[in-house]
Amino acid sequence: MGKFSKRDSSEIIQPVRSVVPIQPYNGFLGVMPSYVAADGILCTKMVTFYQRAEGSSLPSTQATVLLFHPERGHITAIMDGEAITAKRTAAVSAISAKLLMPALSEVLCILGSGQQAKSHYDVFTNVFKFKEEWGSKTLSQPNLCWRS
Ligand SMILES: NC(=O)C1=CN([C@@H]2O[C@H](COP(=O)(O)OP(=O)(O)OC[C@H]3O[C@@H](n4cnc5c(N)ncnc54)[C@H](O)[C@@H]3O)[C@@H](O)[C@H]2O)C=CC1
Ligand SMILES: O=C(O)C1=NCCCC1
Repeated sequence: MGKFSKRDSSEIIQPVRSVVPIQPYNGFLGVMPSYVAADGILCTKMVTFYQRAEGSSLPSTQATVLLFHPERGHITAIMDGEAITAKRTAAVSAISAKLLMPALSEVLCILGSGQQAKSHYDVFTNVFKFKEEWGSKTLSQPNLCWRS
């Protein structure tokens, strides 16, 4: 995250995500490798994401992050990519909002009620102060009003 906006290929090697369509099931497999030599970080995220039928109980996104030993090449950690994806995506949104949203923004409105809706609610209410918070009633959060 600290290197997110550096875009310096001498410092971080992070090719564009490769995506394999899984057409019969409306899904995709994404592979997201990166190498930060200075920090000794060699890793890849592997993520599947699907367009689910309405009412499906299956998750739309499932992910694993593998960490490698950069010199020897073996795996040193297998991490929960869903937890990382939830936090990473919401954190990136908050950085964008910090830079782009009007200074006097008073209302937070969350569309959706899945994992990302929850993590965005958590990060946005942690980083910013809002007078009103709106979202789906299925996204149960302490201060949230809802609209059906
Ligand atoms: N750009 C990025 O880095 C990321 C993007 N995403 C995207 O964000 C979106 C949400 O992801 P998550 O919160 O992890 O998913 P999730 O599976 O936790 O939640 C998805 C929600 O959408 C609802 N839903 C699914 N299909 C529906 C349909 N046909 N009609 C009405 N509701 C439907 C589900 O009931 C669920 O509440 C997805 O589109 C995902 O691809 C997610 C993670 C990272
Ligand atoms: O980049 C990611 O991470 C994801 N992108 C699309 C949806 C699933 C996760």
